Amino acid sequence: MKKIPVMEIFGPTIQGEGMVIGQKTMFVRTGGCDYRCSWCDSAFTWDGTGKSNLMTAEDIIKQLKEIGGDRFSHVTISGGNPAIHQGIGKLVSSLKSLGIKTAVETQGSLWQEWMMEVSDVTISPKPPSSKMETDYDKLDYYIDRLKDQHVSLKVVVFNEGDLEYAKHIHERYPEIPMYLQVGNDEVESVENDSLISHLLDRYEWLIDQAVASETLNDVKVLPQLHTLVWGNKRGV
Ligand SMILES: C[S@@+](CC[C@H](N)C(=O)[O-])C[C@H]1O[C@@H](n2cnc3c(N)ncnc32)[C@H](O)[C@@H]1O
Ligand SMILES: Nc1nc2[nH]cc(C(=O)O)c2c(=O)[nH]1
Ligand code: SF4
Ligand SMILES: [Mg+2]
Repeated sequence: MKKIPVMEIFGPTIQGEGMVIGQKTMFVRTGGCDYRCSWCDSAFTWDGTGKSNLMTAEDIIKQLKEIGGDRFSHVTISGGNPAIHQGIGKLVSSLKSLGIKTAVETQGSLWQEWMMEVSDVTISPKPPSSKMETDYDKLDYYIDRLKDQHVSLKVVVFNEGDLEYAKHIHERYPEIPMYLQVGNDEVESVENDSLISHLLDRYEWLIDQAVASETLNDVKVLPQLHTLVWGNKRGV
């Protein structure tokens, strides 16, 4: 059986972002990413500072049950980029056969057939502030394969350049539900009060931008809810 490098398994908690925000869920965070976003809030998954365990789908399900007991019916797979790992297909199909729904968070740069079996797919292409380049051939393919599934686009916005990018993405894929997410530019902060007040200011700025735009009419504007509740704490 193909093994998957797992950085952390935690929950139940709530999905703090995007299309199923508020959903009670477990998290499986895989190691490794083909990107290096300048502001990545999970850089420990790829910069060598974190430690992973190689696990089979069976091992992961066992640990999900050890931690979450019978208190979950939804599992979110994030990373890093989970789409690096072929072995996640077995995890998704095994969870499905147990009646447990899955979600995945990916930037849409690498395709895996198992994406088709995931209940909620969030694709988060990266704006200019990340310093990453979007491969539109790859992204077009993703959207084309997933357009009839429960899929969404989520662009993190830090500045005006990112907002222009978000508009461009929304215009290119008008049928796909579009989310704008507040960028956290203080991922190292442990001062929760000042962090939260800063992120709420950034949220207000992002709302103002969407409200003023004629392109961004059918969008949802969200903060990272988990950061407003727990700050930059890991494993929540
Ligand atoms: C850590 S990434 C892992 C999944 C995948 N690599 C991706 O980027 O979509 C999970 C989500 O967090 C978002 N994210 C990462 N760093 C962030 C930050 N500093 N502020 C806001 N969102 C961030 C990403 O855009 C993505 O939507
Ligand atoms: N509660 C909570 N919601 C999240 N949504 C996306 C997350 C991620 O890091 O991928 C995340 C996370 O780490 N925690
Ligand atoms: S793609 Fe996701 S995990 Fe990879 S560096 Fe960017 S935000 Fe971090
Ligand atoms: Mg996160």
